Amino acid sequence: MSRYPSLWWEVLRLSWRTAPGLTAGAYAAVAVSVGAVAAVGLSLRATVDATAQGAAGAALLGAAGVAGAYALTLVLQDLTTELVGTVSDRTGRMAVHPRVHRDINAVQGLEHLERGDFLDRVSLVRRSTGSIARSGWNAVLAVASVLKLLVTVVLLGGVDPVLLVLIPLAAAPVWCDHRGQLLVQRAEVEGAEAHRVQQHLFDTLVGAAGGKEVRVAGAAERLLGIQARAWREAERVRFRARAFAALWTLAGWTVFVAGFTGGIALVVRLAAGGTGGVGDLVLTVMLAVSLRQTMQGTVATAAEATGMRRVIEPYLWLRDLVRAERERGAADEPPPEALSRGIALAGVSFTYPGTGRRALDDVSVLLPAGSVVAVVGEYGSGKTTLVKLLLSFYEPDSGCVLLDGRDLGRVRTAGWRARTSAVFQDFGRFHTVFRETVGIGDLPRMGDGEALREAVRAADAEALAERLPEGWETQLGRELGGTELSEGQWQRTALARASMRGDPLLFVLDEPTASLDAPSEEAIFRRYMERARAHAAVTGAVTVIVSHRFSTVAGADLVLVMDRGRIVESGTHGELLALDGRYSELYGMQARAYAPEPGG
Ligand SMILES: Nc1ncnc2c1ncn2[C@@H]1O[C@H](COP(=O)(O)OP(=O)(O)OP(=O)(O)O)[C@@H](O)[C@H]1O
Repeated sequence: MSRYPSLWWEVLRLSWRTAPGLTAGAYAAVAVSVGAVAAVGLSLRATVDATAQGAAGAALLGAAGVAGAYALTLVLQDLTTELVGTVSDRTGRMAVHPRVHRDINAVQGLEHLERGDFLDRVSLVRRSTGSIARSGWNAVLAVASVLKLLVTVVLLGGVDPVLLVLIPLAAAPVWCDHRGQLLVQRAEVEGAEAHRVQQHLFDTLVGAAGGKEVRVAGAAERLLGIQARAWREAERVRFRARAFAALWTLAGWTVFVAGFTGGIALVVRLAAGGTGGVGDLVLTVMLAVSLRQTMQGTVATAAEATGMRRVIEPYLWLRDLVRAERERGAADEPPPEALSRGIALAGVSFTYPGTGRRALDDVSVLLPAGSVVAVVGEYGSGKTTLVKLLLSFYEPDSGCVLLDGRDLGRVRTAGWRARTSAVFQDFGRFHTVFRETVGIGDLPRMGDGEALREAVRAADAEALAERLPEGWETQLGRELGGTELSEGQWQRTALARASMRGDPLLFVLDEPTASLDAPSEEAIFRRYMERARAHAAVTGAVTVIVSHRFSTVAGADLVLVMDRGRIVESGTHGELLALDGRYSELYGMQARAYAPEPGG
């Protein structure tokens, strides 16, 4: 709970920075509304007493005071709601939202993006940045409510101290409401996964990629059915929690109303017995009504604050995780300038979170400096996982990756990444202008025309750039009103992007040509082999090529054959053929599959 005040303080500072005028207005409205409560009560008593004493002028002045102060409370109520709502919304969108995104991207690895519990919380927090910003304002409103209560207590105690018993009784609805909101909060977390499932199915159904297959397969009805079930489940959990919360609220208010009725009866008896003046009686009735209103406001604020915990808790959890990840990745050694021995894996094992099976199982191998290493193997054998560990996306569960004998875990991740280049089979499609979609592969050289041309040449994408309607300045992506590219063309942009860095120590090509035709693939591989040799001569760079096609990897210096997370064979193409093992068998199968038909 102690983390809450620091969060409130933080969002209030953000409010001030984002909208200083509105923030100052909201503070002023809250402050004046506290004073207005006392002003209404006191001027009412003065009016009644002046009337009883026949002082017409004073009574009139008092009445004007009552009217003015009361009007002020009404106006301020709406004004405060409006101002606080606007400030919170603006702060949420303009300050908290970008901060959440920055936090998510500050984590260098990928592991968190594959964790269900992380994604659940991220989706909840992203939708609720306004509530996070409002939590600070809620604290301000709660303080104002307490001050109003204090004013009421002082005035009530002045009439008869027995009336102070109304105060603890009025706390009952707050406590009961809190209990109910805890139930709602738990239900939200419980139902988050079902929500994510239905959102994913919705995206699949309406997305162009998944939508095509769904239509061909005629699976829309079935997926809609699954989506509806996921939705129903989430709503069932939520509804039940809300129903119980409503019962708690009802119980709390019943206690308060009973106490309130008793209090009023007591004051009426005192007045009938002649103990109090007429002004006191009126003041008491007015204060009782005001107490109820203030309490109601307090309950609403408290209920909202408790409700906000369902967002605040995941947000704080997220920030703790980001902080822990940052500390874990706080290695500060720079990467080597060049490699002389190479990159080694020493007894590396890795299991994806939430899975019971090792994706890499005790892998030890040296990728010699300056070499081109091909990684082959069947689907799911661990090839991509291996390169992801080389790129520091994950940390090994055991063993380590060594750069010239130095543990990669001690090297600053951002520094290492700056010396790597990679293109993945699930490459990114950046919907920006062509020049940028290539240039972001090496931000410092984004404006370097020669580097851009060289990268585009390496990816054999010159013809693509020429054919675009506005050449290098063409906006890509249909969603943004730009030119849509074919799968192979997008893949070429990814290849060009990965070719931007001039001095990588590690260059990863993970199935980089899966969407290209055979001649293009052949040409690109030849070019990247040359490029690998050029990098190798300067920095001792290691190039790792992951491929299913054996013909493309025959020119590699070292071929690693993977099977179920292990390297089962390694050597040159010739050595592996001579070994007559797994590689030779797979190579033979592919060669036969692509061999021309006899007589064809
Ligand atoms: N993000 C992930 N979360 C959980 N398990 C994963 C994840 N990525 C891969 N795996 C599992 O790890 C194993 C190795 O996967 P990996 O992607 O490394 O194989 P691969 O050899 O590259 O396959 P492919 O040739 O199909 O790309 C597989 O069993 C796969 O199911």
